[in-house]
Amino acid sequence: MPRETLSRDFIASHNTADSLWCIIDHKVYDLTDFIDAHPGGSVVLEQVAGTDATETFYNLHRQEVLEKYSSLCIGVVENEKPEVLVPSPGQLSSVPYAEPLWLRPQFKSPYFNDSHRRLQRALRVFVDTYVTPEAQAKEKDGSYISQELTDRMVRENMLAMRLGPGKHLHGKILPGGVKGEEFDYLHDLVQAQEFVRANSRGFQDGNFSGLMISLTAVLQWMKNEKIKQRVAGETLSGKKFMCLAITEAFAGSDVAGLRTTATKTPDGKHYIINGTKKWITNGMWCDYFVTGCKTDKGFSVILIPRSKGVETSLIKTSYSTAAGTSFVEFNNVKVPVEYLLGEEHKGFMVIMSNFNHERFMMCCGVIRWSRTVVEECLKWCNQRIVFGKKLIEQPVMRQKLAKMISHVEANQAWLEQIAYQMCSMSYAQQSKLLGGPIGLLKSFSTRSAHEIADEAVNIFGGRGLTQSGMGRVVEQFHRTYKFDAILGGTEEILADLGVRQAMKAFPKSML
Ligand code: HEM
Repeated sequence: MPRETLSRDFIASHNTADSLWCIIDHKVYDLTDFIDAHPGGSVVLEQVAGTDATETFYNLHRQEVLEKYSSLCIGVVENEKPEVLVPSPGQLSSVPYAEPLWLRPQFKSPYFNDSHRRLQRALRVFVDTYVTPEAQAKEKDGSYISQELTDRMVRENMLAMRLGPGKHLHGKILPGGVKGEEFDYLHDLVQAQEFVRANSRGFQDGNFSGLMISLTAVLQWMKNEKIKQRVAGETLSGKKFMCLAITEAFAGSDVAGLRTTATKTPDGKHYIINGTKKWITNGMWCDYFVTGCKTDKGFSVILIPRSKGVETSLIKTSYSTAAGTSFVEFNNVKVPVEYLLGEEHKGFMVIMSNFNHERFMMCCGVIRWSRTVVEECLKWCNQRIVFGKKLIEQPVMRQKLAKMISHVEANQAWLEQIAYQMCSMSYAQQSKLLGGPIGLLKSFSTRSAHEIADEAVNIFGGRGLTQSGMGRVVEQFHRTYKFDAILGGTEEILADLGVRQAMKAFPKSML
């Protein structure tokens, strides 16, 4: 905290390398001992010694730099007050379009009630306080989510919450005092979008995305109640970890082309699993693999515990290894037949029933990420000075921003509408009526992400290609938005699904 009140004249006299002060946002910084450590070099600091460097500083640095180096601040300018807003944990952003409409105080929403708002407020504080600092660090060093954060989320019933609405939440109290029974798909949208604000795409998937898309299948399809309860207990308490293992080097979206085999032993008591899986998120540390296998008359889904013959190795992708993306090999792995999910040879139903929620979550995520990028661009255009004026004063920049804002607002509106419909439908109705619209929204929102990432890098220039500093969020988005375009079904497959599903209900109608 600033200690002294200093006059501008007195500050101006500290204008040499031996005593180098400057003013940033009405606060005084003593940079004398920092000159040699400054990543931007000593020359630039000497050029601003004794002056007000506010404009120059914000042209090149994020606000967080000042927070990190707050110990350099020695006082405030006499009779002046800092103006820059520094958000505290849990706060909403006051930058236009930085929050969805329903969170802006001036607007109303037909969808969100007090319970959704309580959940949002509690999660914002939780994510800002506990998730973001760890996420940022792990995204950088590529290490996996800590047991400490896992345990913290378990205590708040957050792992269970992230599976979406259902019986598994009954009797549980969720953040904001929300009862598990009242948790619906609008709550689900809220939680997905709040977690994404940690701005760490690899860690985001490392944070139990494997469990989110696989335990649901176990809860819905595992016939053996004893195994189901045990596995659910172990995984929801953060003691064991689970992932979904469908994709192979041989087949991605073409589930019918899978080559991993499950052959029954002659006594009919076990399956012997052989094959490989590729791009398995969280696979590196998982104890259970919900695995798509070829059985003699079709396709089946089997829960495979990590045991003899299961090997995982790390795949380096364009986002952080914090996601634990893995290549999995099953080499004569013996699994009791009780670990089958659903009916033998009818595994498509098991997989398909999971897809809608997974895709819905991905829409929530990529739309929220896109909004953050819009916020970054708005802030940058408002503070960056080139050719003697702010970027925002250039009409070409405003055109770009208008396009980006429109994509985000349109997608969020469609997303909320779909979430609202999901709230009043059974899972079967959702699959029948919303599988297509969710596919179209996912496909369109990643096309929007493509446009937004492209424009954002053009706005940030070289900084949009730099992993630290002003453009680091934009750089990461541009490098990683494709994960949402590929995972859970590619844009083309999902766009096609959307139209094919519409044609199924086509009336005998002519032009
Ligand atoms: C409290 C004062 C300051 C601190 C703590 C500070 C810290 C930093 C840090 C951490 C970076 C690395 C880039 C980043 O991660 O954002 C940086 C870069 C830089 N800084 Fe500073 N800085 C300060 C003041 C200034 C001032 C007053 C100027 C200009 C006169 C300046 C000019 C630069 C330049 C040119 C770079 C390289 C920027 C780039 O590559 O885009 N710094 N500074």
